Amino acid sequence: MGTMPLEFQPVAEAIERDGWCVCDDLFDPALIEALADECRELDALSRLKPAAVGRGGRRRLAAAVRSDRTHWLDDTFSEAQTAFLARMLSLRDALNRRLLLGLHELEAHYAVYPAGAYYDRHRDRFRDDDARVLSTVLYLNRDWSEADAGHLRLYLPDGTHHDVLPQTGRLALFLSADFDHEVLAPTRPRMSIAGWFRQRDFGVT
Ligand SMILES: O=C(O)CCC(=O)C(=O)O
Ligand SMILES: [Fe+2]
Repeated sequence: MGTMPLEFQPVAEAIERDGWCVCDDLFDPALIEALADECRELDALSRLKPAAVGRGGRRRLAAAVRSDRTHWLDDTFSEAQTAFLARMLSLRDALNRRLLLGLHELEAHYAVYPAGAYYDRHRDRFRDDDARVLSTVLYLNRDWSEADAGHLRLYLPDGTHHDVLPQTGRLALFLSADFDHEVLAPTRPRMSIAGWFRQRDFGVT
């Protein structure tokens, strides 16, 4: 057992205890700014596309369910994306050391929710694919206030919910199989990187 970087310890504890966690200050503010700039630039170049739901044969455009625009981090990684991924992978390693989640790959996309956009209540693990283990959302919105809305609403097992303000640098984490959640409509464009740590694909036969 190696030692865990101190800043990841409370994250691992919260996920072990509650299955979810919201943390600020895990990312360098300069990196958050660079990611926000890149997201804005890609969106200006129309590189973000109306989001889909489901996968494989079930994958379909879903304007009735969600109305965000997304861009997958899956081609050449920019400097900012590389730094983001490196940080996420050290978080992964720390979580794997403490929790038996078997986190392996990260799939991630930029998302922009224009004013009034939303994502209905849903769960992130697909019906036909249990690869997604831990959902992650990093918010990129400077000076976001309650009046800007656009909360992530996380439905808790005790029947209550917890609303997360998508404030810059904040990271929300929750077990993909266990938590219903939704995105409430913001009053101005809301930017994030949504990601999913997947377990190793053993090849279903
Ligand atoms: O942006 C958020 O707060 C959550 C997004 C989400 O639920 C998703 O992309 O599956
Ligand atoms: Fe989700």
